[in-house]
Amino acid sequence: MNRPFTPPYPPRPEKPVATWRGFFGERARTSVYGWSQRAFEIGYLKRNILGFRVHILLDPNLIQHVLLDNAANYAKPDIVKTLLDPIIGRGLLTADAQLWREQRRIVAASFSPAAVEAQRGTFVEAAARAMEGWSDGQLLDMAAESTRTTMTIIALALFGGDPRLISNESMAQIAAAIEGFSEARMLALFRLPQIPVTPKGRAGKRGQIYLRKTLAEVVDDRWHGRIKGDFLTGMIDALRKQFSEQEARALSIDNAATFYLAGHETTANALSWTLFLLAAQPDLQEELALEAQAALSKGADVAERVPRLRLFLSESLRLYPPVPRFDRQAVGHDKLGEEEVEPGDVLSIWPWILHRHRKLWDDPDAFDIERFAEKRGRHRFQYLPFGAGPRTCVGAQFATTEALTILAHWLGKWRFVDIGHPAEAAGMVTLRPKGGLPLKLEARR
Ligand code: HEM
Repeated sequence: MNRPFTPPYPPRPEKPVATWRGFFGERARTSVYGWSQRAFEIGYLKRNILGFRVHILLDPNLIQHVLLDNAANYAKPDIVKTLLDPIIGRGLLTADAQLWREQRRIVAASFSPAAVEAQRGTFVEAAARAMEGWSDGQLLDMAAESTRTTMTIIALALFGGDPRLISNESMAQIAAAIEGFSEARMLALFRLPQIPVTPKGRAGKRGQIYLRKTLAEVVDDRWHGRIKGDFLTGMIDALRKQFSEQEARALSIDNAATFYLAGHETTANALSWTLFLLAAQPDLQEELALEAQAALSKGADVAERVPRLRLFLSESLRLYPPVPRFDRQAVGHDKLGEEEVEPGDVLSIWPWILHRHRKLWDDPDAFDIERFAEKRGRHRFQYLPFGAGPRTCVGAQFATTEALTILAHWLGKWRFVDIGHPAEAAGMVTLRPKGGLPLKLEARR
């Protein structure tokens, strides 16, 4: 039998890594660096970070308690709101309690299975548009291709194909805004005003301002009836019925930004990591290309006809969860096993660690396409690429169908060849391949 492929991962020192090291080097720029081996073996860790008491939950039962059983006691943390406020304000991702419930109710129908079904044509169109520019033997940054494609899809599916949201300028500004997060996080941790000092931080701020301005224009065109009939106009109408005009306009821009960003960056990263893993395992790639070709010859619902590719995607989301961590903050007192939780404490959930935990998975760092073939023996809260509980990702099914459709179309026509570029994880909020993902393309005949 062939040895399983184990992609390289950040170094894991034997001893716990001191908290202060989180402020320097790679650990300050990429959230998945600086974890000791121990973190992948125990169920719970407590840290005190500049006065923030952080409970790191690595046991699925504790996670279930926070995300589901006592979810009402756990809100989105203030520090996350401070970080994200300049971009997505109080939209669905960052709102809590009643404001969250009302917004979730408004968007729910747009992400129902039937609504996702209705978007299949959009997924196919965007996948095909990308391939129009490719040529045999070309070296291409597939991370950028993935981003352009998912950006096109979100613009077509939710914003009537608005060209302002599919431009290279938007792509560059979003990349800058995301790059600026590590500095913004430091400022928030030290409780300093969000005034960036480094060139990266300043470029990030400019990116945020550009995005907000563009999305305000996109909203205003719909607000004044100049553009009709897309997801955003539906959302604006629903918000206007529920809130004052001023509040409704602010929430419209917040949600336009939320869905534009949450709706494409994560899926782009999922595609990138999956393409990296396909290029690294050429035999498996050939098998999945045959499956894709057979599915494509049978009709439109290609995502339902690629079961092996679906397993591959699940395993890819395990090894490289595009959202490697997410957090909550306790509203009231609670108990987690033996541990007391006080109001204001932060509860940190790490798909990155959980998905590679020694106690939960066999050979956790190795890629194994068969791992998800059987559900038996897995805790519902040990695999969380889309979160879980009431705040689970509203776009999970959209993203899965989208990713499978794109991958099947691309794989059916092209072979993705590894050129030896090391795929290192980067990113503070989402997990991207550092420096992009250059691969060689070969046309399949
Ligand atoms: C592979 C792609 C995706 C991944 C890995 C992902 C991951 C996640 C995760 C982990 C959460 C929960 C965060 C938490 O509990 O704090 C979340 C929430 C959310 N996601 Fe996604 N997401 C993806 C695609 C999408 C898409 C395509 C959309 C929209 C079109 C979307 C919109 C949202 C929104 C609005 C929320 C907040 C939901 C709420 O709080 O009610 N996501 N996502």
